Amino acid sequence: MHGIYLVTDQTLCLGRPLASIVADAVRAGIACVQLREKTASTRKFLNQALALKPVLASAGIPLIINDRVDIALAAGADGVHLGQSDMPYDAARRLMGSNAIIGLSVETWADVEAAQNLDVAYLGVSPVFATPTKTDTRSPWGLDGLARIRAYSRHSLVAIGGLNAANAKEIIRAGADAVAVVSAICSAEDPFTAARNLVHCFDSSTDKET
Ligand SMILES: Cc1ncc(COP(=O)(O)OP(=O)(O)O)c(N)n1
Ligand SMILES: Cc1ncsc1CCOP(=O)(O)O
Ligand SMILES: [Mg+2]
Repeated sequence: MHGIYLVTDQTLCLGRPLASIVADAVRAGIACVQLREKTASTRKFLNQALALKPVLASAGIPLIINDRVDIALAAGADGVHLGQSDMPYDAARRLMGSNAIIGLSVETWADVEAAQNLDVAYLGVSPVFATPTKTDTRSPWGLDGLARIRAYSRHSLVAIGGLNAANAKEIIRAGADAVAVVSAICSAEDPFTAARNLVHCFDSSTDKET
């Protein structure tokens, strides 16, 4: 996983349709979309996934479903993002198959160590900074925690929590392979420009390293 990773939240889209925010972000060059619907009904969640799938597939961008393996399978999504209280990795892998993208949140050092034996596509370093978007979290990792995970883990790292164009560069410098955002795009006055700024930040930071 590499680039800007949009995690959606319909409730933070300021009344705008989720599909238009995702379309803007895709046009701006983001790398991945996670459909995260914590309050929607199963049917609404599935319909959102089915609506996004062809748009993302034609842009070559993977669709990841948060929490729900059943929705991921029903929608033909590319993968699922699992937290430490969600379906265990092994069960999700059996259901989703060997080609599915499975991401896993790490909230503690024990989670990071346990993930070393799992064939996950990436670790969601969660949260890097405290954020009002998700308050039921463990202590933030901070930049030092992110750097410590980078030094130890064999996995690709997706940083999440309180990230935006102002701090994306230091996040990448600390070792993130991808920068995941909710409010920085979903709640932006102009989601296209916000996403494009994040993509530019990411591209210019990674250019400097090569
Ligand atoms: C990329 C990414 N990283 C972490 C999370 C958080 O997942 P989880 O801990 O399961 O919390 P919820 O998102 O389900 O509230 C994530 N969604 N995406
Ligand atoms: C889903 C999630 N997981 C850890 S923090 C978070 C929310 C991040 O939201 P924001 O980018 O608005 O801080
Ligand atoms: Mg979860």
